Amino acid sequence: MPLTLDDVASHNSFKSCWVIIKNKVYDLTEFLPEHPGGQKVILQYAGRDATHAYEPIHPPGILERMLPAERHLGEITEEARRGLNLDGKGKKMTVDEERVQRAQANKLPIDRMLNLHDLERVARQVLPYKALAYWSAAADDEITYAENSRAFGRFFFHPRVLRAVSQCDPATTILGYRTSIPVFVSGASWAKLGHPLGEINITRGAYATGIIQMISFYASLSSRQIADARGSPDQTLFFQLYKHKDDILAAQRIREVESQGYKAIFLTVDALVAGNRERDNRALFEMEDMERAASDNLATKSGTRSNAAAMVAGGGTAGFYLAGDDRDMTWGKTIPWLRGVTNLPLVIKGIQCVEDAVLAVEAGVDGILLSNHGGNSPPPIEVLYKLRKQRPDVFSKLEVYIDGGIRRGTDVLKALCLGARAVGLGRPFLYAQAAYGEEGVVKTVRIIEREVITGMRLLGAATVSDLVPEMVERVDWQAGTKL
Ligand code: HEM
Ligand SMILES: Cc1cc2nc3c(=O)[nH]c(=O)nc-3n(C[C@H](O)[C@H](O)[C@H](O)COP(=O)(O)O)c2cc1C
Repeated sequence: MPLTLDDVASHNSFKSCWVIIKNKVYDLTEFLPEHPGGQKVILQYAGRDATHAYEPIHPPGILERMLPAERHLGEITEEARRGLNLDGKGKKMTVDEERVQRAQANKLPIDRMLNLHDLERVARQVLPYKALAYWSAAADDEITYAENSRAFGRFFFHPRVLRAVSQCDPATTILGYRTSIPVFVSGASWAKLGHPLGEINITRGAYATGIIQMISFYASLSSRQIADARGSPDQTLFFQLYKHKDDILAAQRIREVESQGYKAIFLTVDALVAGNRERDNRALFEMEDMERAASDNLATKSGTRSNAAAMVAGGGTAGFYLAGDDRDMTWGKTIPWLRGVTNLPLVIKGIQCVEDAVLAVEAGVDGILLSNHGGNSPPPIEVLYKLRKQRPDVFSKLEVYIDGGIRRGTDVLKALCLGARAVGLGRPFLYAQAAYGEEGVVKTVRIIEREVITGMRLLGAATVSDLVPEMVERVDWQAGTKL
């Protein structure tokens, strides 16, 4: 017999915890301690609908696989469906959903997008409030986030002239795999928050333009679904790994992606705990405020703790998803262990100083990605510069990449002149697919490609191997500021 909302509502604690996901009711009481994301996050939805929290971050099929059949309690009534309104009929939209719908209807056509900032501007308009807060947030006062991009303004070119550049080829290889431009997608989680196809938009766009996609460990689609979306079995995908504290689980995951055709492991080492991302946390309160204002119910019920408060106390979106990670990884233990598990090339993602770059060489990895996770520590371009100055030998021993704040072809070229093999872009691909789906991803690559080729010609470089350190100078002042 179908269940009513009242039937579900009384099971609202750890003693008996039912939730509704896509009109079906599940008894999660015994599953709570086993949930990889922890109990707290589920308990916030105990006794009510969890579809919006569950859907974008769980690959399909896991309920069937992980929850015994007797815990699948059945459908909700027609009336309950109307009340929740997941099928859209007669549902009262939230203030934010109405705004998104208007923004989607009025967004500029894609051919008006001239640079990556234009694409980001559209994404900021069409994204749900919470998704934008999660994607755009950075640590504390977000100083390093802003500085990631600004830092490129301290590097100036010394172009060479009278060189033949009518044939200009920006193609290169990363770990031996061809890419049409020296740019790859840096894995960033939960693309479906911004578009129903999520990461698949990026996979298809990367195929159409010949670049390589690294997928996030916390992609909103399974690694199998993303692998299946490749344009051909030869399309190169890399896998970003958060190593689980349980070695057996971690090894299983690596072998799984290896068998799915992923060509390299990028081990992330700079996010053992979630940074303090206040923009993301504040968004939860702000959304509650918006709804209260719209419903003329401005008073918060005294004595009740809002859902937002519970979520923030749990560490916000990022806080939940790092719960199972190995916080005791070391050079001596983890890298040899990984080498024992897989023959895939190994790249360390999240190197933030010269000393660790040198340790990575000693550990014998295939590459390092200088990264501050999009905004937590010194700008990666500055780390790259120091590495070039202090330990130029490193560049001949492994491949060096950077990501963080790269938004222009000239940023790419500055990094390449200093010795980077290629650069990663994180947010720009999330934003582009949220704004225009696969087409947005293709547009992003085409814009960067045009800017890279223009820059190469003006620098006197016909191929990426013509880009050398002497073509870049670092100054102590910032472009656009008075001396
Ligand atoms: C109220 C419902 C739920 C919410 C709000 C929720 C939330 C979350 C969050 C925030 C994470 C990320 C944390 C992490 O992976 O460490 C997560 C992960 C996960 N959850 Fe849930 N969850 C819910 C229900 C479920 C259910 C019913 C299942 C399966 C029966 C499930 C299976 C998983 C799995 C397998 C992961 C790890 C995903 C991965 O490794 O990619 N969750 N969940
Ligand atoms: C919303 C968001 C989610 C991210 N998720 C992951 C992740 O799951 N794993 C990871 O290694 N890095 C993650 N990153 C970091 C990116 O891989 C990359 O280092 C960063 O986005 C580069 O900076 P950019 O966004 O300025 O290009 C994430 C970044 C953002 C903004």
